[in-house]
Parts: sequence; C-alpha cells; structure tokens
Amino acid sequence: MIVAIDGPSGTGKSSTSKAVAARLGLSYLDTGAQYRAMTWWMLANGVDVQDPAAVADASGKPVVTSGTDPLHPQISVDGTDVSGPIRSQEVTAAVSAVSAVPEVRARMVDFQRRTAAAAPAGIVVEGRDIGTTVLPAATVKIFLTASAEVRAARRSGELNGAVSVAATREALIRRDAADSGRTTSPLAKADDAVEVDTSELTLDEVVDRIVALVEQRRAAVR
Ligand SMILES: Nc1ncnc2c1ncn2[C@@H]1O[C@H](COP(=O)(O)OP(=O)(O)OP(=O)(O)O)[C@@H](O)[C@H]1O
Ligand SMILES: Nc1ccn([C@@H]2O[C@H](COP(=O)(O)O)[C@@H](O)[C@H]2O)c(=O)n1
Repeated sequence: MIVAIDGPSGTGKSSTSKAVAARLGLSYLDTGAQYRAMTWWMLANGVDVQDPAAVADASGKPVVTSGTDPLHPQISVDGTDVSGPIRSQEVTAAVSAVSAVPEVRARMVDFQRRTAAAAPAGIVVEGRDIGTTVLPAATVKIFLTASAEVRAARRSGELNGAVSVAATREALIRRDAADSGRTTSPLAKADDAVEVDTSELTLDEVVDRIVALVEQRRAAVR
C-alpha cells in the first residue's frame, strides 16, 4: 500500500499524511524535509545555493537520514537532528533553488524509492512529485490544494502573526512558482490523482476522506 500525497506549500500535506499513516498503521516519509535538510547543510557549509554547479558538486557530501514513524518523524544530517533548523526562514527561502538541481533530485528520489520499498506494511509519502515521478505506481494518489489566502492564514497563525498574512502569502506563491516551473520533476498533479481542496475542510475531514479512499482501494484489490 503506497499512498502518495502531493500539493503546493501549506495545503496540509504533512499534518494530513502523518494522521493518515497513523490511522492506517503505515510508515510515513516527508520528502520536503529531505530537501530542506540538504539545503540546511549547503547553507551551513558556505555553498552558494544560487549556483547549480556548486550545489551539484556538493550534493554527495551530506548523509541525510529520515525516520518513518508518523508519531515521531525524524530528520538528521550526518547524524545530527536538524528537525528544528530546517524550518527556518533562511532554509525555506533557499530550498526551491537547491531542490531544482537534478543531481540533488536523483539522490533523493533513489533514497525515497528504497525507503518506500522497505516499508513493512506500506507507506504514506508526501511531497511535490511523488505521484508523477517518485512512485508513479502508488496505490492511491492525492493532490491537496487550498486557496493562497487560507494557506497564508494557517501559516501566519502558526507563527502567532509574527509574519503578516500578506507576506506569508507572497512567499508561498513565490515558492510554488519556483517548484512548478523547474525542469526536473516539477510540482504537478498526476493524471490519476484525486484532488482534495482543503480550504473549507477541517484536518479531520481531510483525513477521513483520504482514509476512506484508501480503504475503498484496498477492498477493490482484495
Ligand atoms: N484542513 C486543515 N484545516 C485547518 N488547518 C490545517 C488543515 N490542514 C493543515 N492545517 C494547518 O495548516 C498549516 C500547514 O499545514 P502543513 O504543514 O501540514 O502543510 P504542508 O502542505 O505540509 O506545508 P509545506 O508544504 O509548507 O511543508 C499547519 O498549521 C496545519 O496545522
Ligand atoms: N517531493 C518534493 C518535496 C519537496 N520539494 C522541495 O522541498 C521544499 C520544501 O518542501 P516542504 O513540503 O517541506 O515545504 C519545496 O518547496 C520543494 O522545493 C521537492 O522539490 N520535491
């Protein structure tokens, strides 16, 4: 059972994927955290993230490791837990440049496929290109969306309004444009993905909907 959950920034992929995996007894992989971890390492080691050749050259150096327990997601680089630092504004602003580099993607995609293949009961994998490129044979594919206004309000709320809704909205739109516009496996909905607009749904409603889709698919293949 492989569940691919893709979508633009802030649509609820992480919250939803963790909850779906926990409800169904599946493993969980946050591929965005992996690109963030690679970006964190580049910034910490003085690599110019706007120079694709420099990023490509350095991309084999850090060892990025992800946990797959949805109740205790973990991400580390060279053995150091980076789950806090990868959420910084600096990393968020730089991650799209790093994730657009084909050598970075090749390493990550290989790791993501091996992780999915090793999951004992199945896995929920979230990202931007899981249904289209990483795991095109996924059992269930979901593409989450939500209006930019709703996404910005949710993100700004997380930061207790420290960054305005308008600035958050602009940053989300900029990141989505970069992720959709890159040449190698851009953010895109797979033709056979089910689109779920989360703008007017609670998290529980989104999770219920996806769990029901997975259970329907399970029943159909039995
Ligand atoms: N259906 C929902 N209703 C209300 N709030 C939600 C819903 N889904 C997620 N949220 C909230 O929206 C915010 C963004 O959610 P989350 O981090 O899961 O999104 P994401 O798509 O993984 O974001 P990113 O791509 O930036 O990593 C969080 O504060 C989360 O609690
Ligand atoms: N499959 C993926 C997942 C993520 N990215 C890039 O990582 C950035 C951070 O993702 P979050 O989900 O943690 O916000 C994202 O903006 C993409 O640049 C990717 O390319 N492919």
